[in-house]
Amino acid sequence: MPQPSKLSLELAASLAAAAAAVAVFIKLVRRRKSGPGCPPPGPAGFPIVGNLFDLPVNDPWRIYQAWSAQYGSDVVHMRVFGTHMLVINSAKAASELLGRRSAKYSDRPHMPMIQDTIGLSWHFAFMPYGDLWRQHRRLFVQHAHAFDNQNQTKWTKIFLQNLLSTPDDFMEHIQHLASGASLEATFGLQVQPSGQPDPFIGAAKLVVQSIVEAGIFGTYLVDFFPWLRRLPFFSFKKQAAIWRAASDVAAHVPWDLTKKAMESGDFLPSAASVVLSDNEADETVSRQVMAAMFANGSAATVSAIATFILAMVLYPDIQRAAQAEIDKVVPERLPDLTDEHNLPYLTAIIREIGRWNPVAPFAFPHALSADDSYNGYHLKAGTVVIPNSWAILHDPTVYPDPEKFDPSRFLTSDGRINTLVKDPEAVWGYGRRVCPGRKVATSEMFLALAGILKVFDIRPAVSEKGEILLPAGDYEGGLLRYPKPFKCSIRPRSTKLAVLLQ
Ligand code: HEM
Repeated sequence: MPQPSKLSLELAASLAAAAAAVAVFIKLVRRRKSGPGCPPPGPAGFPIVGNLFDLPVNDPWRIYQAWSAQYGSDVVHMRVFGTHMLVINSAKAASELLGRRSAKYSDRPHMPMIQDTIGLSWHFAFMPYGDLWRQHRRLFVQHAHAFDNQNQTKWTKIFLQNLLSTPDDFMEHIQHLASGASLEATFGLQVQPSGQPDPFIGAAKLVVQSIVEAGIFGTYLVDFFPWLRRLPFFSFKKQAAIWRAASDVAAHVPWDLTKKAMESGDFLPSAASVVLSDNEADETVSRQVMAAMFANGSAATVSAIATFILAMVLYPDIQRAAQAEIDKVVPERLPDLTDEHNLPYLTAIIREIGRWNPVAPFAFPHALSADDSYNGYHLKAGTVVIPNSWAILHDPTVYPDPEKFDPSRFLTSDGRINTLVKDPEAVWGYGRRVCPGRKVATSEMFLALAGILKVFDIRPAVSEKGEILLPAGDYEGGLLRYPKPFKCSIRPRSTKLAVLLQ
């Protein structure tokens, strides 16, 4: 065997010494100061880029939750290219910071991709906290009652009829329900029948897709370096141009059509028609608020209803228990909103859907508008605040066995809503930014779920060979999550019940 030369031994020793020096250097520069007066703990970063390489790509909510255990703090801190980021991992910290101190935590970070490149700055969900946002939100709240009982009952029936005719297209029918109800309530306009191309649904889906993909702060480097968007060769511009066109359609076309219809005297009453009749209303603000109402009305409920169908495939006993409750309370007709308080099991299912697979695991990003401190840690004005709703809703000390879909966790042993178990309010976001469409969404979900359970059985799909095909239960998306496409069988429980849909 050849002996190593003196030169190669010296070279190996020098390389080992250099590697050790680099390791010591990295350890030194990555050491974080911690303790009172410092930012909360978190992973050590590198010079200049900070924690860029720590930003998790897959299921970041799980990783941030694990960091809390690792660093022994319910809030964790990162810094990326000088931008401070705070992740809130507990209900206690969320209630203290986003709730009690909401005057400081209701701002949104500047997100150049969403606000400037895609052009969604007209949408008050992305506006900085201030008078303009307040004006938009007030107008939304004043007119959200356009999603009234008549609107929601009508669209639920259309939805159930669509399910009866082409059950395999259930995802399209859910989108059609949400967008159809929303377009009519907001603008008095009608979508095409489910399954046919529709310009409004098309635009709403693209706007929602842009929010899904670009809504988590830091997904695009341009969030840290706004000047990047001025460079011609960045690939994100091509996709952003498609989203921007959809955002323009949503922000102008339905409003202009409603205006024209009103001028001709042939229009359906809607939130927009009421605002348009008010001579005092600011036209730009009104147009933008109506567009936000339509766009958001087309978004999160779609995911929640799809999650319900997924849960019913995976948990047949829960489906049967819910059907038994409905059959007992409403034997001969479709359930309506007056039945809600008599159907605690269904109420528990709605709560559990939001908790089990929250549509918005990080809510929307908030921003801190003035210096603050928490548990002795210093928090700098301008910090991007990420509420980890997923971690809050999967806290095993509040919701034991959190990965399991189990509506009975919200019930007493005699079947009533257990007021001692925390209502999973984190589903709806926080403080002054809490979802203003919560009531609309809850009643839309109640009607859709109750109607499905009354008329249909949801079962796993069966392959040509007779094998049962259980969905994996995977999700896709970013700021908003949707179940990945899955197959199932949706069939009427009986011909007698199908007649209820005529
Ligand atoms: C299951 C359905 C829904 C869920 C889970 C949901 C959840 C949320 C969440 C988590 C936020 C962010 C709150 C925060 O920043 O802390 C939000 C904001 C918002 N939601 Fe919803 N939402 C739903 C349905 C709706 C519907 C149907 C509408 C409209 C009709 C709507 C309109 C809005 C608007 C306009 C905002 C922005 C509020 C602001 O920034 O001031 N949402 N929603």
